[in-house]
Amino acid sequence: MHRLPRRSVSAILRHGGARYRNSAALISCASTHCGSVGETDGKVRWHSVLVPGKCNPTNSTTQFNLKNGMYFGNRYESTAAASDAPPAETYEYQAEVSRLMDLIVNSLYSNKEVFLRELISNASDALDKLRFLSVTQPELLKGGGDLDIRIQTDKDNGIINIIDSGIGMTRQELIDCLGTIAQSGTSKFLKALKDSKDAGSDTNLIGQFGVGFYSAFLVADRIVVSTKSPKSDKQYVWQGEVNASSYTIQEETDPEKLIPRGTRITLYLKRDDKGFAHPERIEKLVKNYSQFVSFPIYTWKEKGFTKEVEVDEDPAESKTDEQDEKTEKKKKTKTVVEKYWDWDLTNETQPIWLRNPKEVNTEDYNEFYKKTFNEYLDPLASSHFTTEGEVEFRSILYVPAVPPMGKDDIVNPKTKNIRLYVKRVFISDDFDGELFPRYLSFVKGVVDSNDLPLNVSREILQESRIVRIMRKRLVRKAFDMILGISMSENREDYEKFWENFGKHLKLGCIEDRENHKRIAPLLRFFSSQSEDVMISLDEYLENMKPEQKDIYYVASDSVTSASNTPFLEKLLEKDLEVLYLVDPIDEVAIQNLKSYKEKNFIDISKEDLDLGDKNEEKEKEIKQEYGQTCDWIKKRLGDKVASVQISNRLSSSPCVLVSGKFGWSANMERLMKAQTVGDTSSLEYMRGRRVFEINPEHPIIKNLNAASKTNPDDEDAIRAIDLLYNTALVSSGFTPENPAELGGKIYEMMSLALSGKWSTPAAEIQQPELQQHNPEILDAEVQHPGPQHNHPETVEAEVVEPVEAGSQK
Ligand SMILES: Nc1ncnc2c1ncn2[C@@H]1O[C@H](COP(=O)(O)OP(=O)(O)OP(=O)(O)O)[C@@H](O)[C@H]1O
Repeated sequence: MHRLPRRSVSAILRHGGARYRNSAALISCASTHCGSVGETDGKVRWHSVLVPGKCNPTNSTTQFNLKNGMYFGNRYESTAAASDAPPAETYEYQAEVSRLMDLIVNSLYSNKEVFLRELISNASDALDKLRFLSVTQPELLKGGGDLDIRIQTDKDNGIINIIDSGIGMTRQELIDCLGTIAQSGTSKFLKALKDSKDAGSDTNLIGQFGVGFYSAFLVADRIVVSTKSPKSDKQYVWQGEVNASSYTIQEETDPEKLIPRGTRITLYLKRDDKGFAHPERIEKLVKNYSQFVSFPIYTWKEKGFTKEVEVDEDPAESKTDEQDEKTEKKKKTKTVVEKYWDWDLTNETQPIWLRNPKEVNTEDYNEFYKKTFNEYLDPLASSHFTTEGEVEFRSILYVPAVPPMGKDDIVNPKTKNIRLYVKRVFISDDFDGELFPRYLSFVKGVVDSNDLPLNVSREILQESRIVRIMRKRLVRKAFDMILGISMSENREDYEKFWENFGKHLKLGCIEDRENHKRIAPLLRFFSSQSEDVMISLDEYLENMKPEQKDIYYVASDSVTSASNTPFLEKLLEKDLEVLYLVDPIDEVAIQNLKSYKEKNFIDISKEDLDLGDKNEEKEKEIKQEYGQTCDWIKKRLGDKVASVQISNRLSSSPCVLVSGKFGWSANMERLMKAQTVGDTSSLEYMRGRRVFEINPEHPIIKNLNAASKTNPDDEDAIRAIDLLYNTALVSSGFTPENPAELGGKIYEMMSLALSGKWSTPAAEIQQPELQQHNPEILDAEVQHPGPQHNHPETVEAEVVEPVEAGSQK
């Protein structure tokens, strides 16, 4: 039996509004074939069933129902058959679309039900667009009825109608939107799909890359889209079939099928998927997937109400008049359930951000996040707040659990992560840093303002004082939310956050001076006392020595190289903690911060390091002893170094090359070199001065000191200075200017040492005392006391012999 749904007249008037005003056919249908109009529960209802054989789906009665999106039973009949209707035109899909449909149907079938979410989301977007345009063109809303989404099903025939009263599509838009896909979207989708090994995440890709509509082919073997845009006088019908390479478009000319505005999508379900056309299933899916769509979603549903009906009295049980009077009421009626079909509001239409935060639980927030932003993981944190006073707005912000897939560019402010509403009207999600600085562009959320004009344009956004205030508050709230994660008992949460978005915050140190105080406590670094777990600056401060004035750091390319740098030696000896800046952006970020809680950041690889242990008397003494040697070395090294000085930061290395106070560190120089293309001459200028620091306690330096006094022109001593300089370059993190020359010098020294070794019994050159200092260096001073200090061989042996000594063991 072909069953025409009965509907409530009040519902028609209430929900249908202008859309149903010309509903004469319905009334005629209902009154002629389908029953009568009755009054129950104070409501007027159609309450009888379709008369079999009379309500023919092809007669005018059902055409009315088509018009209202209530067509059941038969396949959509093209109006091309009508004599004066323009014929359907056939179009080929863009090659990518065919490929994509093939992929969707054949690979993304693990969770078919997402098709409904995608179509509802498109309907909601179409309504959003209409509502937005109607702010400046109110005539667009005329005669089109309420802004809502309606879903009807015919379970017997496996048909689903999704009807919206949104912006609709013109003929050209049908071709552009449902026959092609933006290149970038497709290629990104295909790439992501290829990369995605995890079958579970496949379905989520559908929504992320704008292929939503085609997901309907997961369940339908035929789709008909009938649509009317206010931009066009005509209504068009798009028809496509699964696995076909073409689709058709024709003009709708049958007056019975015309709609005032919007889109009706009819899915003819595949044989195995007809179960989706059960109203209960649709209701469940809407509740599950589209709970937070901000337009009402009605589903067409069978309902029931109870009523008392009279029952015929059994004459055998006749009673006395007195008895009759007492029990009259009970005997004459009974309760029956009257069934009828009606639209049922299936989703929660009050936007979640307008609700009282006390009444919304974490699950609701997470669900809203996942549905709104097409995410499949819960967010790391959320914040729901209202600001009052100068500017009023409501907002829910989220910190995602993962960075966006396939987006490596951390500084791209165009993320569509913030959805701006004005008085509940969706305005835009296309911002360029107006609401959030680009370093916080990973934060997602909705913002609903009552103070902005509905027709707010980009120019207004950029210049508005209200927006500036909103931005300030949003940024502050975002930081509170991140701080909340950092204070969570579960340290892993923040570690996850830091791994994903730490770079963004460091960028904030560079770009947002105003918020340094908020960003700094959120930073994390490895340190000389915590090489496996990152620490905060507050943890560093807690660990500072009482006499320590500054926060020490060294920049390098890895924890291993940082922990082996000679700059650390004295600090480790003194048990002073040093932060390791191992991310390329770290050093610039810290330099921008300058200080934290009144403690300055000090780069331990730069000149004038003050460890708070100055002994002027001793320094004077050492300067006197080594002053001449410093001058001698400077003379040899010439412009390569700005000066040669006595070091206070070394204990086991003989020397180190430190950067000038205002110049680049070795790490920065390396990074800048890597980024410079072509002429590098400006780098020479930018890198600033370097200071060669010597360790007066070290045997090599002691020997050189002796050489400088007795035989400053000695060739081998001079060669030793060159070699020291080059090895200091390497150990201090710089790149030697001529690596081949350095290699040559080392080989030369090795061969000299080896020849020395064969002439000296190995046992004699073992010097345990020196090995304590630096097991790799043997002090020739002890082996060859007295004048041999000055002998070039002494110097050579000091540098090279350790190799041999080690191998002798
Ligand atoms: N109900 C509708 N009303 C008006 N236009 C629609 C409707 N459904 C789809 N469209 C148009 O078709 C386009 C393609 O839709 P599709 O779902 O494939 O991708 P999308 O909506 O752009 O991306 P995403 O699914 O990721 O949101 C939409 O952008 C929209 O312009």
